[in-house]
Amino acid sequence: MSRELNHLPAPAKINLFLHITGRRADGYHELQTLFQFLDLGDRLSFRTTPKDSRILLSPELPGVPAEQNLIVRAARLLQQATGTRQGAVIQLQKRLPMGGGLGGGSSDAATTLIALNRLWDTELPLPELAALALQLGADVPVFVRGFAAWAEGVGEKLQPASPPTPWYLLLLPGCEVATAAVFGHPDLTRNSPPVQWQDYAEGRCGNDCEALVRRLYPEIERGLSWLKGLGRGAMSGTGASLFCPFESEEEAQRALEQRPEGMEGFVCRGHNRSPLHQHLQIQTETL
Ligand SMILES: C[C@](O)(CO)[C@H](O)COP(=O)(O)OP(=O)(O)OC[C@H]1O[C@@H](n2ccc(N)nc2=O)[C@H](O)[C@@H]1O
Ligand SMILES: Nc1ncnc2c1ncn2[C@@H]1O[C@H](COP(=O)(O)OP(=O)(O)OP(=O)(O)O)[C@@H](O)[C@H]1O
Repeated sequence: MSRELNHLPAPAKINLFLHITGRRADGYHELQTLFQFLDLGDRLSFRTTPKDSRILLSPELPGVPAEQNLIVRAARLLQQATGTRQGAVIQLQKRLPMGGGLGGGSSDAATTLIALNRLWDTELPLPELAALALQLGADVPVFVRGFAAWAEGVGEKLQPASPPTPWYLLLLPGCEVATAAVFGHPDLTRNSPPVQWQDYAEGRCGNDCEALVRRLYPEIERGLSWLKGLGRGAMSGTGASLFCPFESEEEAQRALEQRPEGMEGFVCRGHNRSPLHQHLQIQTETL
């Protein structure tokens, strides 16, 4: 019999700081970062097809053929790993900008792994799902585990963390920044000394991609200098999305109304437990 899960959240993440501490032999970078979720994201609906193993996704994303979409790749990976012959019809409501440093594609993939693992009764435990997730991208495991985390390695070594959960103004300067291009740039800072939680708590951590991305993208420079005039404005991931914490929703809302011309913005709240895990009442590690 066909089973369904509808309107599941695929939340955004932000990197509260991002340091690059080295480069591995395979070209990937060793990071230290602090991930937090936002109550803003895509939505996904799933219906299983017990007698048809195809994975059908609609609508397709412009410029991303279905077989390259992380949702379809996540579903196929779970089929391969478990040997299930079931398929699924998946609907995507895309809200997060692509290439926005908010991990939208990664979060879609994680929601797919969690939803289909439940609907197909394949019952892989979360740590095993997180190991599969890493094959899809460095940011996917944190969305599977579902807790705000201090991350190391390429982002897969996760320690639960409880940073403050302020309101944020999220500012989107409107340009897409290719993660691979930033990580491949010769001028990127790649040798930050390792830091501890205390360094973050005392304000000594930033985003190592920031100087380079501000230089390459004038719109990001414009948005970030405006945000830094308001408070602790920062950049998420390799760019494209900017954020600034506020003590109240009203303050964030006032800032939103005065945002630089031509830029989109949202007021949202930081969460240390993923809205997906809250919605499905999935037990995450105790904080
Ligand atoms: C910058 C972050 O968003 C921080 O959360 C992530 O580390 C990026 O994670 P992601 O988008 O899932 O990245 P992936 O899809 O795995 O990698 C995209 C490209 O970025 C580069 N890359 C990514 C992650 C990493 N730790 N080192 C890298 O050098 C690689 O060239 C890779 O081909
Ligand atoms: N379901 C999906 N949603 C968005 N992008 C996808 C998806 N599947 C594949 N992609 C590809 O992944 C690229 C990066 O998209 P994504 O929205 O995850 O970027 P991001 O927010 O910068 O992620 P990160 O912060 O993890 O680097 C897109 O440009 C697109 O080509």
